[in-house]
Amino acid sequence: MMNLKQLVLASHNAGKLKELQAMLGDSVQLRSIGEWSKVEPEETGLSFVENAILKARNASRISGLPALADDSGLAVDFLGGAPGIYSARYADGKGDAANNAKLLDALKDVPQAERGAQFVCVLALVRHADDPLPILCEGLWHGRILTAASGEHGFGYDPLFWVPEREVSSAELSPVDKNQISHRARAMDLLRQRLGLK
Ligand SMILES: O=c1nc[nH]c2c1ncn2[C@H]1C[C@H](O)[C@@H](COP(=O)(O)OP(=O)(O)OP(=O)(O)O)O1
Ligand SMILES: [Mg+2]
Repeated sequence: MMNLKQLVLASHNAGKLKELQAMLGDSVQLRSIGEWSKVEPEETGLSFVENAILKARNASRISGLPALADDSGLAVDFLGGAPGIYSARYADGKGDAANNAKLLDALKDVPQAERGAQFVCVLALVRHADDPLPILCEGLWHGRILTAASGEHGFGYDPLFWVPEREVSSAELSPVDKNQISHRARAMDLLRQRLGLK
């Protein structure tokens, strides 16, 4: 088994780091790849899995350590699964607020019943840069796209994501609550099982 006390998170997203570290607890310290490099690899894959592996390999190559990557996004039913793997780039790299505005606009006048969506998270763990057998775990979270932003917690599309089981937006959930039920929480649950951490 690899030394998990030194695990690099192949992400430049501070929201992911916070959530994943909280889920892992004190036994594993996640260090952001940002400590080594500010350059983000181009996400050229056609799937969450490919992009997660690509990011994990890149971070492991740069750091020389085992690396965990999270590739995630929002798949909206009415948009045929878009923005999906392109969620972070939906508004051409202008950031979360622009992404959310573009999504609201794309769903303008779309009725409640047709606003279904799911958050997707794929976690990839490589022991070294050329690892031939990355560990892959996925999680989905079903909800609906709101007609206006609500809530201050979380990041990304959280203010637009209605969580039916709690009747709030995911940005209205406390971090502790989001980390128990989110797509990322489900994927991390599987990863912890695979690693024998639970
Ligand atoms: O829990 C979430 N709550 C709200 N929004 C979320 C969540 N999880 C993913 N998302 C959105 C953010 C971003 O628009 C895209 C991920 O894109 P993705 O490329 O995986 O991450 P990123 O570029 O932000 O950081 P990095 O690639 O360095 O890990 O999906
Ligand atoms: Mg990205």
